[in-house]
Amino acid sequence: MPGKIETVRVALAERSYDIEIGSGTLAALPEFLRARTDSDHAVVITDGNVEGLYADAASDLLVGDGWEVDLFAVDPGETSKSVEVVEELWNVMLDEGADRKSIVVAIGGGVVGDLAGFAAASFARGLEFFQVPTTLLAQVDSSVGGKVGINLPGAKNMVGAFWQPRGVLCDVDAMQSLPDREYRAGLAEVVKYGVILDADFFAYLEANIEAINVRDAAILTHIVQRSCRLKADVVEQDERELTGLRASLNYGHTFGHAFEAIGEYEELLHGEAVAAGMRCAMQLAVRLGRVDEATYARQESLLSALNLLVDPLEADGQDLLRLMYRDKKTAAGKLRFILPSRIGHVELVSDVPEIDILASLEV
Ligand SMILES: NC(=O)c1ccc[n+]([C@@H]2O[C@H](COP(=O)([O-])OP(=O)(O)OC[C@H]3O[C@@H](n4cnc5c(N)ncnc54)[C@H](O)[C@@H]3O)[C@@H](O)[C@H]2O)c1
Ligand SMILES: O=C(O)C(=O)C[C@@H](O)[C@H](O)[C@H](O)COP(=O)(O)O
Ligand SMILES: [Zn+2]
Repeated sequence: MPGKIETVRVALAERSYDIEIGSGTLAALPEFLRARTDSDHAVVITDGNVEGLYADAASDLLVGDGWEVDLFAVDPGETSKSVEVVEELWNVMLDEGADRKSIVVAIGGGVVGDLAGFAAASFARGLEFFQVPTTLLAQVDSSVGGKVGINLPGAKNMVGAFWQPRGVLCDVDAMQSLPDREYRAGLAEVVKYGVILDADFFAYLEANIEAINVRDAAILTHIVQRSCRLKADVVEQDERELTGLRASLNYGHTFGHAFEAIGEYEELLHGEAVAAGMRCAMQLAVRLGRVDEATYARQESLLSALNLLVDPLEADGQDLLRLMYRDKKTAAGKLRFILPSRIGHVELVSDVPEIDILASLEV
């Protein structure tokens, strides 16, 4: 039986939607969709790991509810966020007769969500899209806010769109089957919210390490709910990252995306790269005199308690810098960094000397 369901509303005028979060919610997928669309054709996109764990059963539920369902599983992992795989999806959707009345349902982690969302945004100029995130990272971050897209070999998330889902259904029970490394990678984005927006949430994480490490369902429901609320508040005010507010969600990502790209998307998971990137960004803030050593130490200590003290990838500094210049926050050819001034508060900073950026790779 589902436990308490938390609902987070993302208020974006005609693009508004609910995120429903709880234990056992997946069983209610047909009702969740029915309440939000008139469609009866679902293109379910998943990956080879999630297919047998959750997507097959979810598709059976939909078929039982009278839906026509076409299910496609891509290879698991970041390398599926590519032009080749999205082209494959477009062709499969065409062959299966998807049209503007069809919906796309992403069941999986952030890779599936970003990829399926981009297929939904672009096929026939846009299909209704739903997210059923099954990783912690996807439940707290990637399924919310409408950034969808794919990578280019030299630049992360470089081709994409803003395409909001019509609804997001999070079942925290899915965390139980997640490999340890993937679970911890998701926690990196959770720590990010504490650092950038909410000192109380940061303290809550510090106080609940044990329960987090054993994946307690009630704690997870709260963590997912609070993370989604914090992200939704930002997205509601700056949906398309125009004012600089949404850029705060990119804390640690200028370094992190460079680590991912230099490792050809195979060395570090996104969340691991973000953890390493947050360490570098905090270090940079210390070097620039924007934050004190104690704050650096506090972030290090929480990351350590969550087994997330990830080191930056060993690579030539100039190569990393070149990759950082492809960051989407770059303005007028200049890098911009999200840097903390205290726990719970960050600023968008330009004119950072390259020498300090390079020195910050030593954490
Ligand atoms: N759009 C956004 O706003 C946004 C935000 C953050 C991250 N992202 C993107 O998200 C991606 C990372 O997402 P991710 O960390 O979820 O990775 P992922 O999608 O690769 O999933 C991680 C692994 O876990 C497996 N898996 C998924 N759910 C499972 C479950 N319940 N049990 C067992 N195995 C399961 C997957 O098959 C995969 O092997 C990156 O591409 C990143 O750029 C996007
Ligand atoms: O939603 C956002 O905005 C974020 O920045 C969230 C990030 O965690 C996420 O990794 C996002 O995909 C990065 O966006 P990008 O624009 O830097 O590619
Ligand atoms: Zn991220």
